[in-house]
Parts: sequence; C-alpha cells; structure tokens
Amino acid sequence: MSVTVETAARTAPAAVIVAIDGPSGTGKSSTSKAVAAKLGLSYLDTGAQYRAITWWMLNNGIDVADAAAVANASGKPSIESGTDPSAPTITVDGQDASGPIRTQEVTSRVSAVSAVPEVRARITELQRTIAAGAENGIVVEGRDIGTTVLPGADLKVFLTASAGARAARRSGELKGADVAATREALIKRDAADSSRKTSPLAKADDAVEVDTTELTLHQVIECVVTLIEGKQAAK
Ligand SMILES: Nc1ncnc2c1ncn2[C@@H]1O[C@H](COP(=O)(O)OP(=O)(O)OP(=O)(O)O)[C@@H](O)[C@H]1O
Ligand SMILES: Nc1ccn([C@@H]2O[C@H](COP(=O)(O)O)[C@@H](O)[C@H]2O)c(=O)n1
Repeated sequence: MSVTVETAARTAPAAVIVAIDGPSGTGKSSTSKAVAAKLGLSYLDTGAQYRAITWWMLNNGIDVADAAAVANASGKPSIESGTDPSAPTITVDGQDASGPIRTQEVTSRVSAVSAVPEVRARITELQRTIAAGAENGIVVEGRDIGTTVLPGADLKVFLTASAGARAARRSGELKGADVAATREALIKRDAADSSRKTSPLAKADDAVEVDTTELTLHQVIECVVTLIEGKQAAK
C-alpha cells in the first residue's frame, strides 16, 4: 500500500513597511516593538535618532538654540540604530547612547534640534536606508514617517490619546513625577513638533487613526497586528 502525503506549501508572509506616528506618550514605541516582535519584523525608533544627535550636540558644545550652528554640525556624528525589536540599540560614534538620550536635558532640547532642516534631511536619509534594507519588513515609529519619510508605506497608523492619559502614563514611568508638570511638558513638545516648518508631526491623509485613551496596551497591539495581517494577506 502506498501513502501519498501532501504538504501544503508554506509561504512566508509578505514583507510590509509600517509607519506608526503620533504625539508623545501615545504608545508608539511600546506598540511598535511588540508588534514587530510578534510578526518577525524589524523595528526603528526614529525619536531615538533625533535624541542621539541632540545628545551629541550638547556634548560637543553646540548651542542648540542656534539653528545655523546645529545645521553646520549636523553631518558630523555617526549614528547607528539596531533594529531588533527585542533589543533595539542606538550608538553615536560607536558609543552606546541608549541611556543618556532619555535624560530630561535631551528631552527638553530635542525639538529645537529636530526642527533644523539639515538635521531632518540627514536623519531621513538614514531612516530610508534602514527601511530599504529590512528584508522581512519593518515597523518605523516617529512623527513624520507616514507623511514624509515613507509616504509609500503599506500601512500607516496614527496613535492619539488625551493629554491627561499620556501624562499619567509618563508619570507612572517616571515614578511619581508630577502629572500636571508632565502634561505641560508633553503639550509644549507636541506644539513645537507640530508647528515646525519642515515635516511637522502630522497624520497622513491615508493613516488609520487609533485613539488609545481608553485602550489597554494589549488592545492597541492586537489592533495594529490585525491591520498589518490584513495588508500582508492582500499583498
Ligand atoms: N494603551 C496604553 N495604556 C496604558 N499605558 C500605555 C498604553 N500605551 C503605552 N502605555 C505606556 O505609556 C508609556 C509611554 O508609551 P510609549 O513610550 O510607547 O509612547 P511613545 O508614543 O513612544 O512616546 P514618545 O513619543 O514620548 O517616545 C509607557 O510607559 C507605556 O508602557
Ligand atoms: N520622526 C520623528 C521622530 C522624532 N522626532 C523628534 O524627536 C523627539 C523625540 O521623540 P520621542 O519619540 O523619542 O519622544 C520628538 O519630540 C521630535 O522632536 C521627530 O522630529 N521626528
């Protein structure tokens, strides 16, 4: 007796480029990392790159309020991002910058540096190169990914949440930081990021907006995974 075993041909899911944008504290990083890990995609934190160049400027005595000085120095540091969602890395001139880029000093200055067109041109080029090299696809999170960096992304998601919810989340992270002060700082940074001339924080016309105010992180992750799987199936 002969038995024929038929095995269904398994095909890898199509590589997808996913852009996740939104204001500070809406859950972009947490969501993007989890979604990328779950679906086997690369992950890029573009905010970390702007923080890294800001950290370098501060360390090298550049007055970050002087746009011309920032523009002149913008090509000098070498910035490298590791795109494994379970262990993302960021280095500046070969030095691990993951800790120092999260300081209050960097957070309060980053919007001034990221508003400089020469900085944006350089970092945008870096982001496009990384995205183009991601064989299985990538989740890229930031402020202008859907509008400017990767306008042809397969899926664009714009996360929002009330300022109160975002401040409460951040204050919890900062272990008891004053919620009102955190809220004011978030609003100030969003205003600066939204009002700059070059690629401001904005929702792309074709982005799916997800208000996370009343959602758990798990619910947001599931929502984005479903959206991505829909795009993969359609490719
Ligand atoms: N839906 C949610 N419900 C509750 N907490 C959440 C939710 N999403 C994210 N958080 C928490 O909120 C905090 C901020 O999230 P996260 O860093 O992912 O936001 P972000 O949009 O990347 O912020 P930023 O732009 O400032 O880097 C984290 O402590 C995270 O665990
Ligand atoms: N695509 C992006 C991403 C970030 N920025 C600037 O970096 C700052 C820090 O971002 P986080 O996500 O780490 O909080 C942000 O406030 C922007 O100024 C950007 O311009 N474009």
